[in-house]
Amino acid sequence: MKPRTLFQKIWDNHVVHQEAGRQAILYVDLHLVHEVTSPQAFEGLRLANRLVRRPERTVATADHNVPTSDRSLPIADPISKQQIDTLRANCKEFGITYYDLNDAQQGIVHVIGPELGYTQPGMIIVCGDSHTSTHGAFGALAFGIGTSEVEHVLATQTLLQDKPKTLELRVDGELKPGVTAKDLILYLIGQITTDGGTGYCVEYTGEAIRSLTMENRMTVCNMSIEGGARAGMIAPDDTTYEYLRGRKFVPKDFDAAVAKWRELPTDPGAEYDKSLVFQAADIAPQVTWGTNPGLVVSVNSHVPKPADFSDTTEQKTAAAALEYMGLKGGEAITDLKLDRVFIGSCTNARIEDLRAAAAVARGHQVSENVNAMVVPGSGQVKIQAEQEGLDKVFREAGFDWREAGCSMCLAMNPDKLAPGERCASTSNRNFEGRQGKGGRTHLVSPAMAAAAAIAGHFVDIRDWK
Ligand SMILES: CC(C)[C@H](C(=O)O)[C@@H](O)C(=O)O
Ligand code: SF4
Repeated sequence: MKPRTLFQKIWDNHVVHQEAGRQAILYVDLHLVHEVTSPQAFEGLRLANRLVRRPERTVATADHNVPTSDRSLPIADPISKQQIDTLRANCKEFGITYYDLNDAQQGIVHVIGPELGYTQPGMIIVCGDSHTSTHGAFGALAFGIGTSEVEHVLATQTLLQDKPKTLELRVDGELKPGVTAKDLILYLIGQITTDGGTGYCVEYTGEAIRSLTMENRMTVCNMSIEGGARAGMIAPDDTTYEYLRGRKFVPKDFDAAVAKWRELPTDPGAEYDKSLVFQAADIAPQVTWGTNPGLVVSVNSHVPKPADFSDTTEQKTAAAALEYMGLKGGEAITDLKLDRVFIGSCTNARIEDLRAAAAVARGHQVSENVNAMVVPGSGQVKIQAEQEGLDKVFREAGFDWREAGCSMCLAMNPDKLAPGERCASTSNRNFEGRQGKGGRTHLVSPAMAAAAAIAGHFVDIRDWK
C-alpha cells in the first residue's frame, strides 16, 4: 500500500460515502457541544422531529458564558443564564451527558475532553468551536464546525467535508530554556502568517514537537486555527498513551486500543502537499504587539513600525493595529506597561500551565498597577492546583483565583477589559475587542504572563530570578 500520512489514514477510516467531485460524508466519533453554538441546532432537531443519532458520542458542557466568581450566586446576565439553562434542558431532552456549572468536571470543552479521556487518537472530533483543533494533539482529526453543521452531526453523526490538503510544519532541535510551546506556536504563526495554513490540515513534526508533553502539544494544536489551518495534529506516541492511560472514558481494553493507535503515525515516505522546516533554536519567548496572532515578535525586540514592512497592505494592517493598541512602533517590548494579566483559556489553563506560572509568581507580589487573574481550564485542574498549593501561591502573590471557564479569553461573561486597558494574556486571540471593547491584548506564555504581572511590564523570562 502507498505510504500515507496520519491525516490520510484518519480520513480513509471515516469516509462513509464519497461521490466524485462532491464533499465526502465522514463519520464523527466524538461531538463536543457548548452553550453558544448549540441552541439553534437543537431547535432544528425539534422542528424536524428528529433525535440525536448517537447521544453516547455527544458530550456537552457550559464554558463561554459561565461566571468565574462565586458559583452559588444566580447568573446575573440574562442572556448567559438563558444559554446555560437552554443547554441543560436540551441535554436532558435529548439524553446527552452534560457537565453543569457545579459539576467538578465542568470546564472549557477543549480542556475537559482530553482530561476525561473522551479525546482519543484516530478519532474525528468536531465541536461548534474553532479551537477544536486542540484535540489534534492526540493524533485525532479535530476541527470546528458551524451551527448548521452541529445540527447535522446531532441528527446523523456524520458531516460533509471537503478534503483539506496537508501541510507539515517540522520543528527541528530542542527549545531553549524559557521557551515554551506557546512561544513555538506564536513563532510559527508569525512565520507562516494567519492565513499560511488556509486550506490545509497541519501535522506538526520534528524533535521539538516530539519532546513536548501532551499539555504542551495541546497548546500548539489549539492555535492551528490562528494560522488559518482547518486542523492541526501531532502523531500519537508513548507520551500520548501514557497521558491517556487510566482516564475515565478511554477504551476498557486499553492495550488493544494502543496497539491500533500505533498504526496511525505517518508512514515513512508519505508525502505532504507542502512541508516547511523551522529550527527550535531560533525561537525566543514571544509577545504579540498587534491585533492578530501573527503580529508577533521576540520579547527582547521592539514593536515594529509600519515602514518596517515591505508590502503596502502589511503597512496598512500594521498602522491600524498600532493605532488600536495605543502604540507608536519602536517601543521596546519590555517597556510596555500592563493594566491586566489573564492566565487562562483552552490554550494555557491546564495544570502544567498553572505550575509554570506559579513557579514564576512564588514569593513575589503582583505590581500595584496590575489586576491579575488565574482561571483554571476545568474544575479538575482547579482541584489539582489546590491540592498542589498553587492557589495559595497565586493568592499570596496577589492574583485572583477563579472558577473554571473561558473567562477573559473572550468577553462573553463578566470578565472583561475596560476600554484602553492593556493585558498580557495566555489565550489565543488578540483581535480588536476580543477581551472587551477597546481592550488591548498581548498574547504570551503562562510564565511570561506571570512575570509581567509582577513587574508591571513585559520581562524576558530568561532573565527572571
Ligand atoms: C464562541 C465560539 C463559537 C468561538 C469559537 O468558535 O472559537 C470562541 O470559542 C472563540 O474562541 O472565539
Ligand atoms: S477559552 Fe477562549 S478560545 Fe477557548 S473555547 Fe473558550 S473562548 Fe474559545
